[in-house]
Amino acid sequence: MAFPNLKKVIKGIPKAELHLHIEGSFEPELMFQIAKRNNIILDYDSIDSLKKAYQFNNLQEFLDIYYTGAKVLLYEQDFYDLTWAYLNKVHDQNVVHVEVFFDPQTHTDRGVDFAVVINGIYKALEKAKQELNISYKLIMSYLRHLSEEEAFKTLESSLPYKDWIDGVGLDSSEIGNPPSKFVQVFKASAKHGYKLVAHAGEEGPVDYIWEALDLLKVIRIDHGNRCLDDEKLVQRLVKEKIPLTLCPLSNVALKVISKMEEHPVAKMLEKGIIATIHSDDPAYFGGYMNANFYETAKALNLNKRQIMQLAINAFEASWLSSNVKEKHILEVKNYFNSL
Ligand SMILES: Nc1ncnc2[nH]cnc12
Ligand SMILES: [Zn+2]
Repeated sequence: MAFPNLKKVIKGIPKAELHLHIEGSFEPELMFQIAKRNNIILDYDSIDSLKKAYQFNNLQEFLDIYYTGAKVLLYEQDFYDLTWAYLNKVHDQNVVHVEVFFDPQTHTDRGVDFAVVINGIYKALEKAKQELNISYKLIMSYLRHLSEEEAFKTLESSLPYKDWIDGVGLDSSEIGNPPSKFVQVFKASAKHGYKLVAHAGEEGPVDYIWEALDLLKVIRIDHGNRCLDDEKLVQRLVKEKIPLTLCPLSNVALKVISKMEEHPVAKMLEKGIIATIHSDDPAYFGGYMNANFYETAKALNLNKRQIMQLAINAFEASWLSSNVKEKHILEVKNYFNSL
């Protein structure tokens, strides 16, 4: 173990979560509860049998289950309950800032209005800001297995709500759906004032990370695990201060790496990359922020300095204003000094 009381130390760190799909925080218990009230029969007859199905060999196997689970979400109250449950959970883990992805097309393709989705999510985020003192940003993600034309329709639907949305992202099945497929819609999204991020180099090759930077002009890469394959890319990430939002438990669950001991985050820190740790789809991958920090720190034998750096990097990489960032970074440093 890196040092004593590791779990307790991690719990006390003020944290920022920058890579979280709200649909991926859908716990089986809540899924069954919402399915029941919406008169939907799930493919699994119990919470346990559903949980047993959470064994994945790759990203696509996970996505198939994730999209099926999301089908029970029909009404504003459902999206509100989903978001509120997540925010309460992370509040208990001392997460003070969240930047949350939502996938409108997962719902609009089933006939659920964009307004229903965003109203439910937004109301829960606002309540958490008031009552739990959690600040937030909202990121609308385009599904890359669908066409750019469909992403354009989603962009159009988002415009009445653009004051609630801070950025756009790109997620879903990576291999075969390169960033280059979405150049025009990212350009248009930027014109509307949205910040840009994209999943790249999770399962896909290092070229996709280059494309996300050069063609989509993203300011942050989600995952980016593969960047260490390319020293020139590493230098670019360091020089341009492009953060990577890593998700270690997700990487193990989806077999992006074969075991946690092989996670690249320590090497990335050593190289000066702004690497950060997050939970991706915690209801499916076995843990939220604390578990991601703990399992990573334990497997890689991270020391206090490295763990502190990860916590600082997340605020550094966030979209908070610089004075608020500084305030949180100071809180992290004071916390570690007090240990
Ligand atoms: N880990 C992940 N990669 C790509 N798309 C996703 N959508 C939800 N989780 C995802
Ligand atoms: Zn993700």
